[in-house]
Amino acid sequence: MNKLISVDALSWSVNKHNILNGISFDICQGDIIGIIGPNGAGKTSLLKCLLNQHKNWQGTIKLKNKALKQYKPHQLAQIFALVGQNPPAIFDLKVYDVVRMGLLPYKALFAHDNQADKKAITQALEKVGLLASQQQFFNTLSGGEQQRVLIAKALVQKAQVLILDEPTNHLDIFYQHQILQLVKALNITVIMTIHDLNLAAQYCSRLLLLNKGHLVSNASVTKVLNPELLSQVFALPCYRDDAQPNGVPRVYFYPPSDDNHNHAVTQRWQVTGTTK
Ligand SMILES: Nc1ncnc2c1ncn2[C@@H]1O[C@H](COP(=O)(O)OP(=O)(O)OP(=O)(O)O)[C@@H](O)[C@H]1O
Repeated sequence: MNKLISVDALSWSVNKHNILNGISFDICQGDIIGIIGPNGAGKTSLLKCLLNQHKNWQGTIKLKNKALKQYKPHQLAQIFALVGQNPPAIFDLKVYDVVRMGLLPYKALFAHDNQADKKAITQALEKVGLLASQQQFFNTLSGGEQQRVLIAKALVQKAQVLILDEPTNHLDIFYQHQILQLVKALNITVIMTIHDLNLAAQYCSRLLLLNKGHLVSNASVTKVLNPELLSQVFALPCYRDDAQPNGVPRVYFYPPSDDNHNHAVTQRWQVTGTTK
């Protein structure tokens, strides 16, 4: 498979506080990468470095064999599409107009749409099942529908890499699967942060496990969902069931006895400064 992104010894710190520490990994075209780990592990910070939104990171990030820092913002916008944690508050735009914003890396804001543009918008709306809602105001849609509109915008953007920060945030189980099925069916490279390890296992081709700013594991779902490793990282007893009908392992976490729990909470507090 073609190597699309190559990250070598990536570090990022704020006020001498190391947030990402010497992270290295490669992403190939077509990978669906799940970035997992506890709160504060550095998942979103890693995405922001990949998008070059943090400027002062150290190390090397190469995109298609060219240093990330050599890309101009509009060039990055033609490669990456970001669907953030919470859909933006867009009050006065209709669904069609939000999807149309995907054309902006290619044309001026008030330029007229040609037939090809209109077709691209219509096809993207069709793909996410929202063609009938194109004249509805974006802010009147449900959370799941808003996520689907933003994915349609990414399709119009002809993004080669779709970056999703907690795409299943606030969604019920039906929409969680619907969004991830949709993302998988796009057949493009996907990098997402995700807290639900079992959803990640179902939809990702590879997982990156972060803890305290370190890349603890970068491997297949079966290898990364190692109960001993997960117990250490999440400070909770973890069990794994491999006898699932879909063949994907499932992990479970259980509350420990009070003493262990207090110890684990203290450990997380000491390391991250938070128990969130
Ligand atoms: N701009 C910033 N300035 C200072 N500290 C920051 C900044 N961005 C992130 N951090 C800190 O870096 C650490 C990692 O944050 P990040 O948001 O990357 O974690 P995360 O793994 O995405 O967490 P969560 O699961 O809670 O979303 C946290 O301690 C956070 O407070």
